[in-house]
Amino acid sequence: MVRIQDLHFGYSKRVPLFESLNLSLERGHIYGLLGKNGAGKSTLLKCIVGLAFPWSGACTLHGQATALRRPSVLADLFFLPEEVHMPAITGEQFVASTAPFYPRFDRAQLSGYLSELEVPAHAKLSAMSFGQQKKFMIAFALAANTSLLVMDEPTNGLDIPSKAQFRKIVASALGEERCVIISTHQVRDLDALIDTVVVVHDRRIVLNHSMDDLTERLRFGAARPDEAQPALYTEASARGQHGIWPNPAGLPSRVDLELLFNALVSGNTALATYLTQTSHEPAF
Ligand SMILES: Nc1ncnc2c1ncn2[C@@H]1O[C@H](COP(=O)(O)OP(=O)(O)OP(=O)(O)O)[C@@H](O)[C@H]1O
Repeated sequence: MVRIQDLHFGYSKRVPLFESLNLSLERGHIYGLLGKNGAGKSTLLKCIVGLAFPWSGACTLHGQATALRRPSVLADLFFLPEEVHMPAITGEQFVASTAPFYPRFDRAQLSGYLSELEVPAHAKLSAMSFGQQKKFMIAFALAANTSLLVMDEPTNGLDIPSKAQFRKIVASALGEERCVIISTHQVRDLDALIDTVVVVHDRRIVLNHSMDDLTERLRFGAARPDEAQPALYTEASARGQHGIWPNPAGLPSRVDLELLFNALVSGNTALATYLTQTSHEPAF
């Protein structure tokens, strides 16, 4: 559904941010995009939605380059940036002026999401707190019912109950036809929500794997007394040495996204090599 082909992009000609970056994202999935500060997560999202223009290569939605900004393509994608700047109008006025751009926008859904997230119904948007503004926009983004929904750090500024509500309503809003991409540093907020992990590092995508595949092929946790294979990555923690091991016996363990991320950006290549050599997922 979303294809990034041989993307080259940078803000300055001397400093490329992405070189020959390739990525395919399919409908029916919630992707978590992870990367260190400055790795280019927000920029990659902007390239995907047609707000940053590739030097070469292309980002397409349904086969159409988003950088061309055709109305039919823009009507089928919604981008929620990390910072929201709300106008001095009510939510109802915002809906009246903005919803017509989204043919499948559903007012009843919006009301439901707003009441679940406890957003005041009649206040001026500019007078709301940052967290309330963010929740209003999350509700609007979901109610737009676009095929592609891209959210940059959506849980920043949300209180603890709202983070749980966010996970619940995003999970309920995902259908077979929809692709959701969420960038985050708050991996614990989202590891129960995302089904595929994408990591951007050193100008390229270093991981694009489903959580199911990672669970099947890797074991996360402490070393076992009968561990037959060397660790792919280990880290000292308050509870002792923790790590990532090959999982040929298919032992159940929960994917530890922090450990996975640290392993991938540590410069240690054992994990990436193991995943590539044993991959039965399509190459990205
Ligand atoms: N408008 C811009 N003009 C010039 N450089 C920019 C611009 N926006 C971002 N950059 C630079 O591009 C690089 C990637 O920035 P980006 O915001 O995409 O990273 P990020 O992974 O989202 O970071 P963070 O996790 O800190 O939000 C950084 O070095 C940043 O300084």
